[in-house]
Amino acid sequence: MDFHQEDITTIHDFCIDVNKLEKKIKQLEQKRPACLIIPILYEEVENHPLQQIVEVLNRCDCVKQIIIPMAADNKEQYRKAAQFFSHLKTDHMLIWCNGKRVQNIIDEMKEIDLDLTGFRGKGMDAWLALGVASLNSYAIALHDADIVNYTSAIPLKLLYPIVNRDLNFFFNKGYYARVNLDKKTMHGRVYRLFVQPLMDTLHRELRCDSEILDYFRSFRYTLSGEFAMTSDLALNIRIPADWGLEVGLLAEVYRNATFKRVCQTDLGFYDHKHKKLGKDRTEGLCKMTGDIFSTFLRIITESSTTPISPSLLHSIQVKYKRRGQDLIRKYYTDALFNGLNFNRHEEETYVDMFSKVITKSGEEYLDKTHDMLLPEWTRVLSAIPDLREQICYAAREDAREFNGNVF
Ligand SMILES: O=C(O)[C@H](O)COP(=O)(O)O
Repeated sequence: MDFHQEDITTIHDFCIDVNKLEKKIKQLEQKRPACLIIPILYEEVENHPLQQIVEVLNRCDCVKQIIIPMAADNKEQYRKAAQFFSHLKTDHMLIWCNGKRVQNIIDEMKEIDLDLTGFRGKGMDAWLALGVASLNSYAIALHDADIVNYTSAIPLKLLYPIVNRDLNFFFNKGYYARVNLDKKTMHGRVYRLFVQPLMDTLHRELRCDSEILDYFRSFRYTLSGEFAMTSDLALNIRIPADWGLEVGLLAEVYRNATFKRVCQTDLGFYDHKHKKLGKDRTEGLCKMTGDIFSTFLRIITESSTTPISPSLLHSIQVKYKRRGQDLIRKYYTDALFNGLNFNRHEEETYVDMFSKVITKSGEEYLDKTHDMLLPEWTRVLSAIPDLREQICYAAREDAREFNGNVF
């Protein structure tokens, strides 16, 4: 525990009273309504974490609406998910993002040169939901569906600094210790073993050439998928559609909001479902690290004068590896002191693998800088002013046709 402050404001949990947060958010519901987005994959329906999330949200009256953008393969899956969410008491909307109705809308956008047909996955689903959420809310929070130790403190702590007029932040990002106290394990493998050593390396490599790296380094958990922002900000940012979502989103916030209006909040301990490492750039955590690396390269290209070259990539790879190994020694010390299980060899294996991903993903970037960024909603709305209403209509019609419901 400390009270250290970074370039952005850090809200520590010394003795936060979540009941007080809930009361205040409720009080401001008319003037500053809040919405919660939970992107899900069909597979997550009926898994224990999502069941617990629904139970907790049924006991917490903190948001006016919950939007669940979902990827499902067929109408049986859609129906099962809709039935599952019928237990959710708060007003909610399930958006079948890869269903026929929503896909038809996306296909039609192509005709006016807004081609989003190549975008799939969490980034795209979150983008759709952010647009819909902005219709009726002042503040929007988003979190994952696989959180195993979920409590109402998560949405409340995310929304409070945005909704409360005395604080008035535009963007709030959660941070936590990814430590499972029951199992005595330390997770957050991509953050600890890839993002942190990579940011340290880039910072040294580019020296003062990129201010944005100082900003990135002031976030205590760059990769947390838990954040909240104003609707206005949500409409004005471009987010990546791949695993670069969290990093790319921070870069967009940097461009659109001053440091004074950006904060991070302590969410305590956090655990979720863990992905496998994967055997190469195309799978598991390796795919995640590759996407994150190319997002960082794009951000450097946009914000510094340093050209991305094979020699720079080589130097980043070598220095990253050394920095990763140094950090493992620090994590080991922390783990030993706290009596956590810690497999030092396995951690070294991750760093070896991630350093290979740097080479592969760097080559891909030099070969073809593909733009995985979704457009700003404001731009899209200037071309199709009722796009958000069209998506709501599609969601309602899916509910009516496949589940006999009207949202
Ligand atoms: O935040 C991370 O580092 C990645 O999401 C992987 O997390 P995990 O090691 O906790 O599974």
